[in-house]
Amino acid sequence: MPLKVGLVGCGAIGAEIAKAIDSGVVDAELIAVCDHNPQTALALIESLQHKTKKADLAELVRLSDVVVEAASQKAVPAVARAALAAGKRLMIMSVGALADMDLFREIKSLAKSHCSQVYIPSGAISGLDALKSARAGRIERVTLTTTKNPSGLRGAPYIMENRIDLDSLSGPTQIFSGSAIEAVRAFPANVNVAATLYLAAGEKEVLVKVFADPNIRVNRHEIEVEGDFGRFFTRVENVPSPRNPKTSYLAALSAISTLRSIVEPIKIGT
Ligand SMILES: NC(=O)C1=CN([C@@H]2O[C@H](COP(=O)(O)OP(=O)(O)OC[C@H]3O[C@@H](n4cnc5c(N)ncnc54)[C@H](O)[C@@H]3O)[C@@H](O)[C@H]2O)C=CC1
Ligand SMILES: O=C([O-])CC(=O)C(=O)O
Repeated sequence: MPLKVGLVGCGAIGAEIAKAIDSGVVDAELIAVCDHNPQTALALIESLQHKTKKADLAELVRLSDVVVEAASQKAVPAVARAALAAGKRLMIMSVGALADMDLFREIKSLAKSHCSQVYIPSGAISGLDALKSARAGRIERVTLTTTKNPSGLRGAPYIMENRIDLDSLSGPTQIFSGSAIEAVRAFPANVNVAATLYLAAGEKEVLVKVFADPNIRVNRHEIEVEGDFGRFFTRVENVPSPRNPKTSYLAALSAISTLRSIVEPIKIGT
């Protein structure tokens, strides 16, 4: 029996996951989809060879083995509670929601008490393998420096609240510096990866810097970690999703890869 996947959120990431299942890249069945916007869900279903159904959250959870959240930080509490209380496995893309430590602990406890599991893909960054290994020893410092084109940052709460004029920039400009928790609130659709780093490092504070650069065409994430193991530095220059410039294509690929790892008998890497 193939793994039954229910998809919440049919945007840039959701559509790539659906396409990967539809084309057999992931050996699973897309059992149902839902989206705030019914037209978005219907358009996705229409684009697939193997038709699936549009469902509400309750029905989607009932039909699924794994519920994939690819919607928004705001969607996470309801999706996580519904999926885990029903004993279903859960993948979370809007990881920034888990910077709310009360919610994180609730999700962890629900997963444990219902013998379920929560998957948090690497998303748009590299280096989580080494960070997880480093965590077995002492980690001294974690820094994330994210640079995006203004088109990928527009509309973020931090930009609006501070009335930052992105159009006036002529070169790379630091527009934010703060903790992971502050960063995911300030840029909920840009630096979910900060929360992923924070959790992978064992709730170790992450210094997050966000740059806007009108001349950059990639979403760049640079990570520096120092600890007992030594030091590592990674840089990913991500192709932005054509559908959503805030989101990197690699984030969708990481969700697809995580789904594959659930069904593959051999697991590679930490
Ligand atoms: N972990 C990571 O590395 C990354 C995480 N993300 C996050 O993943 C999520 C999905 O990203 P994208 O596909 O690029 O976003 P998107 O904006 O292209 O698509 C999201 C879709 O979810 C729908 N939606 C929003 N709230 C919903 C709800 N409560 N219930 C049902 N549907 C809902 C929207 O109508 C939209 O169609 C976002 O929260 C984004 O910030 C994005 C990139 C990287
Ligand atoms: O896709 C990216 O470059 C990262 C991103 O938006 C996020 O972590 O929210």
